[in-house]
Amino acid sequence: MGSSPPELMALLALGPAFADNDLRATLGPHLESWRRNPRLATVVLNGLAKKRQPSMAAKVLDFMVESKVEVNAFHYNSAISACGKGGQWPLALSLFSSMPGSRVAPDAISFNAAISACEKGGQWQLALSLLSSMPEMRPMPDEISHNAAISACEKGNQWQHALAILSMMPHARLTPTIVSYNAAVSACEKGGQWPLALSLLSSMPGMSCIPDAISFSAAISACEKGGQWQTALRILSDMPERRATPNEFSYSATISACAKGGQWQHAISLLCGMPDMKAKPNQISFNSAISACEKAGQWQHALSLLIKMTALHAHPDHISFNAAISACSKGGQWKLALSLLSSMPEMAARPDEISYSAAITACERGGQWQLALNLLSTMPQMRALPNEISYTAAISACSKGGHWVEALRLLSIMPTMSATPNAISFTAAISACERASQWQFALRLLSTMAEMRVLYDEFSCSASISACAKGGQWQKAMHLLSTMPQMKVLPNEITFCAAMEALESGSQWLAALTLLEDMRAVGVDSILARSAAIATCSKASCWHEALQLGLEMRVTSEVDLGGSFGVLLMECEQRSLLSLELSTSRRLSDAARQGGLLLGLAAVLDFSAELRRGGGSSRNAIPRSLLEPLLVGVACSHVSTRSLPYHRELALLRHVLENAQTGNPAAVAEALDAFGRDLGSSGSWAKFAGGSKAEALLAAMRGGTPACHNNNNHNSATAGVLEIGTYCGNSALRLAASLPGVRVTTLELDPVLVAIARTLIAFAGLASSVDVWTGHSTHLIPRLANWLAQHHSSYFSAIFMDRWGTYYDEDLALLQEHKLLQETGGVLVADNVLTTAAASFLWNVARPSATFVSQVVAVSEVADSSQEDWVSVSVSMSPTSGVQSCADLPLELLFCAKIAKIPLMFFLKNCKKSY
Ligand SMILES: C[S@@+](CC[C@H](N)C(=O)[O-])C[C@H]1O[C@@H](n2cnc3c(N)ncnc32)[C@H](O)[C@@H]1O
Repeated sequence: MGSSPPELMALLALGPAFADNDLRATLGPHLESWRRNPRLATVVLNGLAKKRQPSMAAKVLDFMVESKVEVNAFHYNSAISACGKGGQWPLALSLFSSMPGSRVAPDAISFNAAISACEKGGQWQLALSLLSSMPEMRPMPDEISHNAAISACEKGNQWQHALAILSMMPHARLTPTIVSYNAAVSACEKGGQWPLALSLLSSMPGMSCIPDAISFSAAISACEKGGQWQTALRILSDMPERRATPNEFSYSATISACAKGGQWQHAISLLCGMPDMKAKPNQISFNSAISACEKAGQWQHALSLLIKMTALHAHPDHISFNAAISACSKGGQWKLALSLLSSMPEMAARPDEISYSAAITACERGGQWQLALNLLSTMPQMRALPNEISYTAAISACSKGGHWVEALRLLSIMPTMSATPNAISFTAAISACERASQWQFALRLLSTMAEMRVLYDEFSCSASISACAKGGQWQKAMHLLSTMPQMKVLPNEITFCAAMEALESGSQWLAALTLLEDMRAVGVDSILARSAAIATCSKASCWHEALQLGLEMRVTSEVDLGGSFGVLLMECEQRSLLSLELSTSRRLSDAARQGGLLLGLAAVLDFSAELRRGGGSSRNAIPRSLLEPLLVGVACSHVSTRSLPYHRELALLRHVLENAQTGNPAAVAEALDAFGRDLGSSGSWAKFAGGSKAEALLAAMRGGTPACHNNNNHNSATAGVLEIGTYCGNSALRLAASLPGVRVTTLELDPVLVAIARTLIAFAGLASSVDVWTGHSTHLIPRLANWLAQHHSSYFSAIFMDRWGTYYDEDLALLQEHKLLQETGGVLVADNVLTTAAASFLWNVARPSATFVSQVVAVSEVADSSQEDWVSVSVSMSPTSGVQSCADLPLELLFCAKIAKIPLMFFLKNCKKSY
């Protein structure tokens, strides 16, 4: 400011809201000297341009004209430039167009200043028209005019015009400069034309223009936008060789390219390498690297970058936090996501709707629907307006939490909160209805979508078809599927699988086969749909068709073996098709040998098949010729591939084979418990009933008098005890060992687990007491009824329900329909009932009008003694015998287990909402 003329300082002191009179009063005393020396006025106008004072510059010009002070092109040019710099392109153009009226001919600088003002104001068309009008107004456009016009095109996303102007320059005998090229490369970048950007970059040296860091950074950005992370990396690494030093822009663009390409390791290593190249990582480079980690679900790295950023004073902003919250959400770290959200204000980063939406999504993923709703409701007071993403995430959270009514409420209030529900919001709400078996509401939502002109997509249709499947509405599901092409939505694998499920629920085997054909015709092949078709045929007693479909099935680690091979083996076992059973089992062991399953399973599957070939359960001692290949096969297979299915079960079997003696059930049980405890200490959990849980189970199951269970007594009507959910055979073998002479029948849908269980049971020397049936309980329970009749038995005296997911209701209904449990004094034990999923089952066995007397027993998990779980024990009573007392519960229970801390009825009351 030292050398600024006093009138400039006085003008600036008036401030932006100056009054005309003050301006006149300030300038009045200087006009005479300006008249004598017009350059003095130019200095003042240039000063105003520098200080971005467009209105004041224009007023000064007006005052000069009015006061008859000579106004020349320099004065106009400075004032137009002030307008360009101050973002006043209309004022710039108005001054420019007033020049002829003041008898001042615009020169090239006037044009350039006006084009530049248009460029800065995003007016690319005006910039081009000024450029094209130059020759007729005489000043010939120079490099600066062209460069300003290219820049205007770049800003206006007009890469074709930018390139056209660049190519015109040599015709006008002008050499494009680095500025021209950089603007053109940038224009290509913005227009998504990465190959053109690269070709411009490589043509620069041929035009005697050496690319600088800006040219390279723009080309890297073009690669980033085009998803070309490898090329971006190559350009960055070539820069030093081509005499350009990468700066923070080049690095940030490359990191961003890596983020987009899912290359989080490259992103981090680039960020870490920046200081070596004297480029200081800034907010943008950190944000790009955090975003790379977020995309790859690397939440730990995202957090450590956020911390590093703070330490390096790169000041995390809301973008940094949003990416980190999202990373935590993807990594299942909802608590961390919430803590990041709450720490934003103290780091001077204001949470916006993206931060909240990411945190709500984290809660959704973590099953925290209440927290998701809390966040949604606090958004307005934090000045973050919930948008469709926030609402949709909250609807999804409610859906996952089983709160379909709340999900529908949120959807319905969205329009009133200025958030328009989109197809994703509707799909989330339809899924909520599907989960709650509310197919009518799901279909209603679908028609609301149409009313609100929200276009259907494959997800909304699939969710609706799924809802129909769950509700047993196969016709409606098929109708929806058939109308999809009219709605211009192509069914995908998920849609077909949902439709197949619907057909399975309706046992529509013919339609299922046709659907498979339709899928093939449109090139969709789905293992899941094929498995469902197999199950449908089996359910409809079309076992030939089921077996035929099974022959075409390949075994890979993705195949749901229970739904496909389990059904095939069930059909073979049920129909005594031994050779087909053995060849099917052989296909599984071949797959294990070829790497489709863990190798050690081949030995187990072969061993189990040999047991079946030899009559299965007829003998207890295992011949050496069978045992040795098993021991060798299992011992050789080191279960290192943790991601492969059955690794834990194979490790369990290996532990038992190595630590227990054959024919010794107590040693096998002890080895199983030890394995479970080891799992617990490594932070994992065991999926079988061991330790105190096993004791409670055995005490309860022994509850009926031994004579009741004993089916060696030919006069007895009992077939022994039944278990639903064998897993590796742990509880079945414990039951057989503790109930001598009692037959144990156990059901398992997964054929590999069946083979493991048969192996373990045979190893314990109990093969003659335990029958492992392959198949789904809902398929097998009706068949068990026929089997009982053929074996002159009427019922089981005790039943242990231990299938996953605690879907005990459907099994209980079938057991009651087929009268499979002894009518009076039959013991029904159910594991894992400390979950709201079991509430409806508990209600059925414990409500006042139930035909059971029930109690819940608190037990601890074998892998973690601090982890409480509940087992329910119910004893059946004849509907005619009236209310019974708790004394009817197995007495032994009182000695080995504690009655649950919370009374059963209290638990039921609290779970009431969910059934
Ligand atoms: C918790 S594990 C059983 C543990 C076993 N009772 C024990 O304590 O050793 C549950 C088993 O049930 C099986 N399963 C799940 N649903 C089933 C169904 N509907 N029919 C038969 N088995 C089922 C699973 O494959 C799994 O192996």
